[in-house]
Amino acid sequence: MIRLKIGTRGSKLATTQCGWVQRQIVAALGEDVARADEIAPLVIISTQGDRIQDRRLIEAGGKQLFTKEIEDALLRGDIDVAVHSLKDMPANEVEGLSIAVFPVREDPRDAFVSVKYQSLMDMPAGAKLGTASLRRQAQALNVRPDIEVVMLRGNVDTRLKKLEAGDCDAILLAAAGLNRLSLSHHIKSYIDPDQFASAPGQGALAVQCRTADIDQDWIRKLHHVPTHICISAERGALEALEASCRTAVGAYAKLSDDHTLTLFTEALSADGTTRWQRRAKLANPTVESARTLGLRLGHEIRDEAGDDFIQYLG
Ligand SMILES: NCc1[nH]cc(CCC(=O)O)c1CC(=O)O
Repeated sequence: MIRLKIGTRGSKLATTQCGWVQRQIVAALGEDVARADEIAPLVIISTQGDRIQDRRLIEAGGKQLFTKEIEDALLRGDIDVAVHSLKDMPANEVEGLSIAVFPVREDPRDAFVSVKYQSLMDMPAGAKLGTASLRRQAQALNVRPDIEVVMLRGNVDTRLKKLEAGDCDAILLAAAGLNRLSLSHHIKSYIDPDQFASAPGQGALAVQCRTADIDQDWIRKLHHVPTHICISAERGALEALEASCRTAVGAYAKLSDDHTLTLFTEALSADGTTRWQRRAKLANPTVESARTLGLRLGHEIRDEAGDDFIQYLG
């Protein structure tokens, strides 16, 4: 009865968003969604990134730490489909595998979560903001150099527990993750992505399969072209900036009703004092022209930042 096996990381967020994709795949296959676990079972795969707690090792290992074991399982045929948070995927693609589907994107913004405060600007001097993201650290320090940024790792639940235990006064999290976990009541306010670009691909999922299997009906049904265009622009910038876990790089694209793409991308020094930004619009974009725009803006930032870029971000 099994039609395909879906691989995912084991965190609550990963299995929740994979379950969302699973139900859509089963419906697109014309099968009964109530029997989703029989027709398209989830296979939990532990990645190195899930096991390593040391930030230095994560930085050294790069982003494929969260995807490699899952991609290997796909190549071996142990699973047929993999669901990833696009934000956690490296810019370069793996030989033999393709991203088959970009489902419709969740909220791409960062959310401000705190027990005591309403927003970053509401925090008193010296208050502690918990994050493990260099981009969030740099953006917060850019407007609030007087707050203290403390390292806060772990999955969404762990970070909320640490906040409630008083390890810090506020945290920044992807709104998408909180929404998917039905935890959006914790959100006090949102960071405006037109002012502080969110992570490339934030809020978007990538459904990956073997390149040989890409021509299937359910794939065509789930694919969301406007999402694909926006994330192509963002990931073009990411690619040009050679961003990694060690870099403070943001890229945010949106598509208006009249089909104009707006892209905002930025890189920051870790302390938030230096900031390179580019903005551009493109009428009637395609996936390819959106990517080209992202690459161009990313290269412009690299050229402008010059040696500083290497020093801060290389
Ligand atoms: N790096 C962890 C990660 N990967 C994807 C999400 C959230 C969901 C998304 O961006 O799609 C998160 C948590 C966070 O940044 O708060």
